[in-house]
Amino acid sequence: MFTFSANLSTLFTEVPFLNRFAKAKQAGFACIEFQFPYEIEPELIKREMELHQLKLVLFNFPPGNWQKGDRGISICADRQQEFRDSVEEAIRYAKTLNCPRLHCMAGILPNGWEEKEAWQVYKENLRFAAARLADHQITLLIEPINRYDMPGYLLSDLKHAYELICELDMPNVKIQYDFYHMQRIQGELIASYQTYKDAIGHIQIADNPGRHEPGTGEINYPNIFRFLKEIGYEGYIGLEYTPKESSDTSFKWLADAVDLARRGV
Ligand SMILES: O=C(O)C(=O)[C@H](O)CO
Ligand SMILES: [Mg+2]
Repeated sequence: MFTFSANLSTLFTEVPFLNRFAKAKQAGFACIEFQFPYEIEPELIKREMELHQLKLVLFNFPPGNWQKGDRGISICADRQQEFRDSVEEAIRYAKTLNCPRLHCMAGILPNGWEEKEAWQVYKENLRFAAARLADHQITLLIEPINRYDMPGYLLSDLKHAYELICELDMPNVKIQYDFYHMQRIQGELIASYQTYKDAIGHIQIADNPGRHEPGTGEINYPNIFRFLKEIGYEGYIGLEYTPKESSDTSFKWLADAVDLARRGV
């Protein structure tokens, strides 16, 4: 049976980051994930995790300068040392926080840059990162992201992600399958999940439009949870959504989902 993890970068944003751990615990979660923890020293995060007995399942590499428009730097030929330093920084956090998965964002292809060269650099950087993460038994994740939200993002195709993983041929590189992005990129959610399921290492969810909680949009999540239960998915499902009204009122769908999965219908 799968486990839901609360994404503390998108949930409980009513309170400061370090206060979100208590909120997640109160809402009944045992597992959490977040995007970028780097403004806070890992020891402070660890203290909150221990205090509330929370397990961390995922976070991201540093993405470069987000305010200036970076959405990952792993495709940038002129920033390879910065990328390597970012891998070490992510490992420092992951070791302190005992986190087994890290997501490496690709990046936005700058105007005028050769796409072919960017893929080459991306591949080289992923190879480096996967080897470093393997030293610590950490899985490296890559996630296709839709170009409506992130115009120019290099990795926006599931098949490309899969081909890249096959080419790298390193057992600790997997796909982060975000149902929200996959809906916006191509649809065919269940069929494409089924096709690539052996290469998938983490799931995230949100509904479309709006990227709010399941039940607010067009994605049939009860059906998806039923499917994941049927195929025996035993990993995590990250709730990477922005609550439509408030975090506390955004979990109504969750009781039904858990009940559905338990009943096995
Ligand atoms: O945007 C997403 O879906 C992600 O999972 C990344 O972590 C980027 O924030
Ligand atoms: Mg995601």
